[in-house]
Amino acid sequence: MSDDMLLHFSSNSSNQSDHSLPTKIAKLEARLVGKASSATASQQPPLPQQQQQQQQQPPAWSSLSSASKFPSAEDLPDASSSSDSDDENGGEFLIQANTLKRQKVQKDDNLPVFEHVEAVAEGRQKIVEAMESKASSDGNRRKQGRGRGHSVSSRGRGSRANDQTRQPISSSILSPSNGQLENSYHKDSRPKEQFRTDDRISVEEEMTSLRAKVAALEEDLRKCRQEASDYQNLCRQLEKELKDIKDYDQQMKPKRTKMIADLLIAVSKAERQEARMKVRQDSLRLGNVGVIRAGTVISETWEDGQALKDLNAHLRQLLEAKEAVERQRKQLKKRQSDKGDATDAEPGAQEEDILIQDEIYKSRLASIKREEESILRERDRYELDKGRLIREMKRIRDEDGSRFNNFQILNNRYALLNLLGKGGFSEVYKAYDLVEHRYVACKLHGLNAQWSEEKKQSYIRHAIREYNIHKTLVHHHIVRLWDIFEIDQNTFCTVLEYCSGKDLDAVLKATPVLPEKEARIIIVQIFQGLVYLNKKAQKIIHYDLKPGNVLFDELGVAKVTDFGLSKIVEDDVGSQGMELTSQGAGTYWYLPPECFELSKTPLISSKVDVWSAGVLFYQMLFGRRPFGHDQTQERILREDTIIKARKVEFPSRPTVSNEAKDLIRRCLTYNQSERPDVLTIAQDPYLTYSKK
Ligand SMILES: Nc1ncnc2c1ncn2[C@@H]1O[C@H](COP(=O)(O)OP(=O)(O)OP(=O)(O)O)[C@@H](O)[C@H]1O
Repeated sequence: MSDDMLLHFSSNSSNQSDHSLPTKIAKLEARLVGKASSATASQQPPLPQQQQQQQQQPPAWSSLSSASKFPSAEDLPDASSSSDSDDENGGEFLIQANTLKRQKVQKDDNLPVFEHVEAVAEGRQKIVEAMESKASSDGNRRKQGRGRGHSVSSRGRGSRANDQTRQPISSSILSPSNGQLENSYHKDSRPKEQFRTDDRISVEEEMTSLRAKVAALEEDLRKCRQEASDYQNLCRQLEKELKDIKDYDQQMKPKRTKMIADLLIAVSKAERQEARMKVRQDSLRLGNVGVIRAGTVISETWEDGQALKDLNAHLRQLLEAKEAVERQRKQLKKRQSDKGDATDAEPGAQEEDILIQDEIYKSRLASIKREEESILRERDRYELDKGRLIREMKRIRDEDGSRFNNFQILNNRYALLNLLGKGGFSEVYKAYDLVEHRYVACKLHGLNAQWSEEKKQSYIRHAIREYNIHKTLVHHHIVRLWDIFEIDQNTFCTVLEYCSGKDLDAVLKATPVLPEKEARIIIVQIFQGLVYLNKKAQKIIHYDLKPGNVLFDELGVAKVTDFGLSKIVEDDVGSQGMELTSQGAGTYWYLPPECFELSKTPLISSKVDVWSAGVLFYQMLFGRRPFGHDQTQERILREDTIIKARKVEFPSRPTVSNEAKDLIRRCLTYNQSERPDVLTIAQDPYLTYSKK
């Protein structure tokens, strides 16, 4: 590892000449194999074999990447042959210097040995003196450099400084171009020694620094390894902790689920108690269900509460007061006419008295009328409260009689809470999904045990069909269907999105007339749901749009539900629509005339839903249905009420915009072929909110 790092370091250290290195290498290699530039070659005498061998030795740069990273001082090439000057000439010079050195050696061979030694010693002495003073100033400079935070060993600056120091000397001694080389070499070989010393010092310094760096890096590496191992340990520890937590979580899951269920049950029990207490309190004020017996027949009857009795007593009092005032007024009028016949002394004064008295009676009558109106409004409110109380009483009674009222957890998942209501063949419970952690509505479909097996199977088929249609519907204005499962042989459950608001039926029972703005936004949402149903690959006719099938979530968003009667429009259906196979089903106030066609099997389309939506909108605006409002289902059928519903009439009050009336007229177009379908009517400007 440290070798690699050293390699990395040495290669970094020569970064300065990286860009010229390949060129240098190429040139050096060319020269080594005898392809030196002709100019240089022509100046060179042929090399003896020993020199050639020396030239074939690896060049200085190769030591940077060779296996031997720390050459010993003896191994180091001499200054002239190891020049690492950055420029190209330096590269050429490297070879030339070698060549020349060898020429000198050859020449020196001819001198007597002692002369040569003396000359060399003398020359050396001179150069050593010169170099000593230079080296000391260099050393100072280096120290200063170090003091400034520069790395001496760095091949970047440190080596460049060395090169700069070295180059003038070596080139002045060695350069063949100045013609002094031979002389200086002969005269004095001391500079060469000095160079060696100087280089050795520099290289040693560099090596010391490198060793220090290597040591520091190795220390860093050791620390990193230590840290890595610490992290690995920590990781293992955290993994173990995570596993423990997961195991614990798994262990605790049933306990936690039970705890949530217990809390929900406790809240629901409190809600049940509260609901019953409220019913008892309201009963005192609003009335109660009594039992009357007629022979063996026991039937229930409504007994009005104190509030209505008080209101009625108040009304009676007002009536009596009104009658009394009117009597007095009659007498006054009689006196007035009697006085008119008599000849009195002050007729003007008496006449004024009578007029004032009459004004007093009139004012009293007006105030009695106002009070009467207020009491009548209170009586209407009473009727609404009474209706709500009766529904709540029924709900409580259904809840008490339900076999699912003891907070079961169905399918290991749905904690049943309180009963929301009961339909024809189903009970709907508010429930909590212990897996998804959200409230849901569980619709429990009970098959009547008395039914034949065939009827049961037909009911189940019907429910599965409804489920298959409903489960594919994902839209903001359609109640989601989440799940279906069997509870026992005679019961199964569908799980629906829970809508905590009232349904539209309850809303209209509490406030039969809605302001047009509110009614409009509700019908717009219903149409958005219908448009979705008609843009699917397989269009769907809801067929049972009525106030009870429009629910509101906690934010007041309207959602269409109950796809029990819905029809999938087959691809091959003609423009007139598909055959209605379930004639007689549905709620007659909301169905169009074609559904009552008896002479032939009716063809139906999304226009059925357009009609129903028109009836709904009318009812929200005017507080009553447009056709057969006061009639029972049976009477509507018997009297052909809807078949005769050719034209819609609007009451004079409340005031409703012409745009709203036009939309209703379009929806309630008698002739099916002229009535717009869902996608067409949805383009009506009244149903869009975008600014034009
Ligand atoms: N998803 C739901 N969220 C909240 N309440 C619901 C949900 N579905 C139904 N309910 C309520 O449960 C009650 C019974 O619903 P259900 O659909 O069974 O009754 P219905 O429509 O009156 O009967 P039927 O289906 O026989 O026509 C209603 O008061 C309804 O508002």
